[in-house]
Amino acid sequence: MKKVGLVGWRGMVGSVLMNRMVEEKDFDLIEPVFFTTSQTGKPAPNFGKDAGVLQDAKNIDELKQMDIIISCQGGDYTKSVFPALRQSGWNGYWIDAASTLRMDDEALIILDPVNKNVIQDGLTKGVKNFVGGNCTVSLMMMALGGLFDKGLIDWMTSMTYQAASGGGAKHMRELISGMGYLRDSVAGELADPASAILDIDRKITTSMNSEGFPTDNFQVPLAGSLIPWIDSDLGNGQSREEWKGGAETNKILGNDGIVIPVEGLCVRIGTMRCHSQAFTIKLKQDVPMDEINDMLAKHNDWVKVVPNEKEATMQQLTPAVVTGTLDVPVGRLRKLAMGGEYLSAFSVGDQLLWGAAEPLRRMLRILLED
Ligand SMILES: NC(=O)C1=CN([C@@H]2O[C@H](COP(=O)(O)OP(=O)(O)OC[C@H]3O[C@@H](n4cnc5c(N)ncnc54)[C@H](OP(=O)(O)O)[C@@H]3O)[C@@H](O)[C@H]2O)C=CC1
Ligand SMILES: N[C@@H](CC(=O)OP(=O)(O)O)C(=O)O
Repeated sequence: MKKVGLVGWRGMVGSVLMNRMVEEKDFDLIEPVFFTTSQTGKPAPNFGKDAGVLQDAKNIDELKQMDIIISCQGGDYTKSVFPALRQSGWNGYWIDAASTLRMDDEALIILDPVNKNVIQDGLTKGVKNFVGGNCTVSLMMMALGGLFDKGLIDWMTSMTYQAASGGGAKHMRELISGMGYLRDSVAGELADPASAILDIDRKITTSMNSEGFPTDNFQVPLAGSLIPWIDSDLGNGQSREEWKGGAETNKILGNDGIVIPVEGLCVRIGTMRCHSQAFTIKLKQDVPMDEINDMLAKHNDWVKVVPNEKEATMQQLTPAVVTGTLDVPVGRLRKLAMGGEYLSAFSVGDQLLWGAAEPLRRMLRILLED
């Protein structure tokens, strides 16, 4: 049985990964070794298998014993440990949720329902480093895989509506605290049906911009507002999150450089853990809608084509219904007024599942089956 080191297992992404590994009985197939940066020597968690005590995640000699390491610990950890581990001569498989190594020539971005061929080719060539993609990119490709697969996309834009979870657990707490703060500031008026809505609105705006409103993590209010910038400023008008759209999509497909331009605007909104995206897609040719629906629906087991009708859209294409599931619904599909080659689409997906944990778990299974 392969020795699999698990780093970051108790964080938010790591916990989602552990849940999925239990659901899919992955622990039956491995000898798990749990690592920590803060609790060395304490009892390891038991996910149906005794794993002794927690090991020091900074100890290269301990890490070197592993056949495979999965890290959900974050980019700083990868930066500090991964180079030293490889320099020590370790030749095992490294599977990582952090973005640090994504564009590295010696790493592949993993999303096997979309790029199993690139992964298999990489394994044959001896690639050992496998990194999960950015959440919006992975969810976009799960939704539109059928069009990528058929080589139909000339270029596309993705306008995102990204959940608080993308920032981490503290950001999710801050969103809820902000919601509560706003509600509490007008509790009296809400209880009185005769109160004037513009008075409520004025009080809400004052509360949102007051000193007491929680903004430690997002820096500015999110509840009742939105933030049209995610990740760092690249200095050319583009955010790093937006840059990932083009760079990662093409790398996932195994393209050399930006063969398919993917552009857009990334926006943080007040949802918990589902990212949504509105797409404008320029097709290479005018393909009939029924063929497009068919290609999308048949691409993978998780994408669900939602009819472009009001009731179906409201029932099936929202974070409220998708959260906590592996489903990736795609809807609002129609040709735009610009012409038959211009397609609109809208998709929703859980950014902690397909956006983070699930591609790592599936990569582990590919390695175990190899
Ligand atoms: N959040 C997201 O949407 C995505 C995140 N990622 C990547 O995954 C990395 C980890 O993200 P995320 O899971 O959100 O990070 P978390 O902050 O939830 O967890 C990271 C680590 O913090 C330590 N920790 C300290 N206190 C606690 C506590 N009270 N509960 C749980 N863990 C605690 C744990 O390490 P220890 O046990 O060693 O103390 C844990 O492994 C990110 O840095 C990013 O690189 C990738 C895709 C999406
Ligand atoms: N940046 C994403 C979350 C994330 O962790 O992305 P990446 O894995 O590319 O750093 C968001 O804020 O929604």
